[in-house]
Order: sequence, then structure tokens, then C-alpha cells
Amino acid sequence: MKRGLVKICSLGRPEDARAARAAGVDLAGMIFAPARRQITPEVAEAIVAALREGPDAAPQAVGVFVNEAPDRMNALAERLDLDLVQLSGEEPPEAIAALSRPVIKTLRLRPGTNPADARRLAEQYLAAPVPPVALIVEGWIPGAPGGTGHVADWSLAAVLAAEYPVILAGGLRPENVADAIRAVRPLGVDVSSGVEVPGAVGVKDHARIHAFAAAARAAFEAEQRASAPDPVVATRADRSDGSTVALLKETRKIDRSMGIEERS
Ligand SMILES: O=C(O)c1ccccc1N[C@@H]1O[C@H](COP(=O)(O)O)[C@@H](O)[C@H]1O
Repeated sequence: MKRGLVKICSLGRPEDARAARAAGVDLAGMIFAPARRQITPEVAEAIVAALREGPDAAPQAVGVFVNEAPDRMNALAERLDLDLVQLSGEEPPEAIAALSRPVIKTLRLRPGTNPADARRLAEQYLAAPVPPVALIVEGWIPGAPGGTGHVADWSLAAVLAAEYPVILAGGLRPENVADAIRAVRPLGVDVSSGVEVPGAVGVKDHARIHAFAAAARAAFEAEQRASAPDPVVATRADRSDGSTVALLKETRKIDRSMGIEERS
């Protein structure tokens, strides 16, 4: 079973993108929704170029949108050569089919959501004609689509992570990411505010990016060493995460009619 994706979200500067790449993260997010960390396409171009500088493997570039029109998402994905699109609003499952890139869908679970309802919600997306490649599970704050530093319900997230390809988000920091991985056993982890310079929204602290990635990797490795693979019984998360990780780590573009295409 292969797990261990690390995503740094809400990059706002090319130098922060270089730090994320140097830290070996898998996914790098940029906010295109009207939010505190929203960036322009011009800034995003510079960030994507910085992510892909040099011979090392580049993190996947993720465009983060909230209830956006598919045409605008596809146009930005094309212009910036995005690898993935993250939907962090109330987009319905069928919305994914209109997008030209693989999708990560955020599920913000309200306090009091029970496991059966959370599973039903996840299933609605994963049963869509074009399903998301992963689900981000995070906490819920009224009116805020993300980047709040609010910690998710780890027990509920663990229920979903046992069955589905879940990336855990919400209030993660270098100091708590190992505990979160042990508690939830997610496919990956995602952080925005927890690696920022205090008081400087959208400005990343490079030492904290490195500390977050190192702590997450160590915890994922420890988890993998500790878990005895069962060759017979495989949960849906087990079956899906090999291909999800491969897709998220290695795939650059998906042409829906031709299948998966690697960046040359
Ligand atoms: O980071 C933001 O500002 C943001 C804005 C709008 C939609 C999503 C956003 N980020 C996502 O928020 C969580 C993590 O936030 P935090 O670590 O608790 O600050 C994650 O899903 C980001 O992708």
C-alpha cells in the first residue's frame, strides 16, 4: 500500500514555490477563488515556472477554485498548464465531467456529521460519471472555503480514509502533522496557513515548509512500516490509492479520449 502525498497550498510567490519543490512536496496549490490568498494568472504563471525549474521532479500544479464556471477553470488550466483542479466549493458531483483536468474535491464536514452521512457524501462524488481522483477532508467554518487553520474532525476523517482516497486538510502544522497521519491514516496531507509566516497571509515560511514535509514523510514511512499488508482483503482506499498516487505523482495531463499522457 503506497501512501504519503504532501500538498502545500495557497502559494503566492515564486520563491515559496521553489521552497516547496526543494522540500520535495508532491502537490502545490494556487488559489484562484475570491479569497484572502487569491492570486492573479500572471503571478500563477511565475509560480508554475518556479515549480518546474531545474531537473528535479516538479510538484503537481493544482488550481484551487470555489464554485467557478467550468469554462474559466478550463481556460486557466490550459493557460497555466495545470496538472489538477481542486474544487473547494459546493460543486455537485456531475460538475467534474466538464473539466479538462483530474479533480480533487474538497468535502467540508459540518460538526455533528455522522459517519454514515459522511460516507454517503463521499460515495456521491466517487460514483459520479467522472469521479475525483481524491477527496480533501477538512473542517467546516461558515462562509469560509478553506485556509482557516481550523482542525478537521480526525475521527470522522479516519472513517473516510479507511475506505476512500482521502487527503487530510485543516489546521495541519509541522507540529501536529505526524499525529494527524497516525490518527487518520490518509492518502495525503494538505496545509495552507500552518506553514505561513505569522501575520503575513499568503507568505510562506520556508523552514516550516521543510519541517512540514519532513514530519509528514517520516510519519507516512513509519505508518507503512507498521502496517502489515493483507493480500486478500483490500479496502477501496487500498485499491484506489496505488493508482491515485501514481496519477497524482506522475501524471501530467489527462486527455479524456486518449487516456493518460505524460509530460515530455
Ligand atoms: O488557503 C486558502 O486560503 C484557501 C482559500 C480558498 C479555498 C481553499 C483554500 N485552501 C485550502 O484550505 C485547506 C487548508 O487550510 P489550512 O491549512 O487550515 O489553512 C486546504 O484544503 C487548502 O487547499
